[in-house]
Amino acid sequence: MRAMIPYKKQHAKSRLSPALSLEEREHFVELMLRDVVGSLQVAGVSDIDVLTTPKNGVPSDLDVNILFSEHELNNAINGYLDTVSEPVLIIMADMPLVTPGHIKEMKSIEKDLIIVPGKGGGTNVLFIRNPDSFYVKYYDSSFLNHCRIAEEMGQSVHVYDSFLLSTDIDEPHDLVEIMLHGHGLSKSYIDSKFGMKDNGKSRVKLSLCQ
Ligand SMILES: Nc1nc2c(ncn2[C@@H]2O[C@H](COP(=O)(O)OP(=O)(O)OP(=O)(O)O)[C@@H](O)[C@H]2O)c(=O)[nH]1
Ligand SMILES: C[C@H](OP(=O)(O)O)C(=O)O
Repeated sequence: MRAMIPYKKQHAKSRLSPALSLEEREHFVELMLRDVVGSLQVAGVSDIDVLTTPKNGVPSDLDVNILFSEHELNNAINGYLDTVSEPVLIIMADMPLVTPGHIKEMKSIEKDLIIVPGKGGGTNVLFIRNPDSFYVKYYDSSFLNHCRIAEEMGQSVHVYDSFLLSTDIDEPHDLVEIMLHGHGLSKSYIDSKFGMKDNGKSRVKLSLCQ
């Protein structure tokens, strides 16, 4: 199997702008990418493709194949799938809570397609055993899109139910989950910027470190 990570750094993560400046967000997405690549490598995945554009500056010390496409996300990924003939795990770069154990467990599930839903209808990971019999349709309720496409294409599906993997880092409150459950570079960075505010009976909230 191989893995593919779509990656945008320039102007990334606009939804985090209430918490992080543009410069901070662009630095942070690189740290999240490094954590995702690290977990894949520890799980034994050595063929890792990062699908991006030349301006996004994938760090040259990462042991990955850098592929370029100027198309928007869905067209870029579907173009990529046309070139792949082995099982491929598509994992988003904003998934720093992924562990090597998750990757190994997904690999062991004997279905044509493994879908990890993201909160609010997104798709955080797709493990596609037959890339010539599937295409992607991200955004909106992409989880439902991917279930429907699998049915259309006659692919068996396993929905991988995981709190950590359903937590992609989109909005400021997601940063608390990194502080609670994260590891690696993303956690060190977020811990250096924020604290956790106890909120009485409700859950912990992000607070700015002074
Ligand atoms: N190759 C490629 N990857 C993309 C593109 N847009 C987003 N990505 C990647 O797709 C995944 C999901 O991205 P989003 O959560 O939509 O990230 P974003 O566009 O930076 O975030 P917002 O600005 O907050 O919507 C992440 O791995 C991004 O790095 C794109 O145009 N091309
Ligand atoms: C790409 C998109 O990511 P989100 O905007 O939900 O993080 C999706 O999962 O369909």
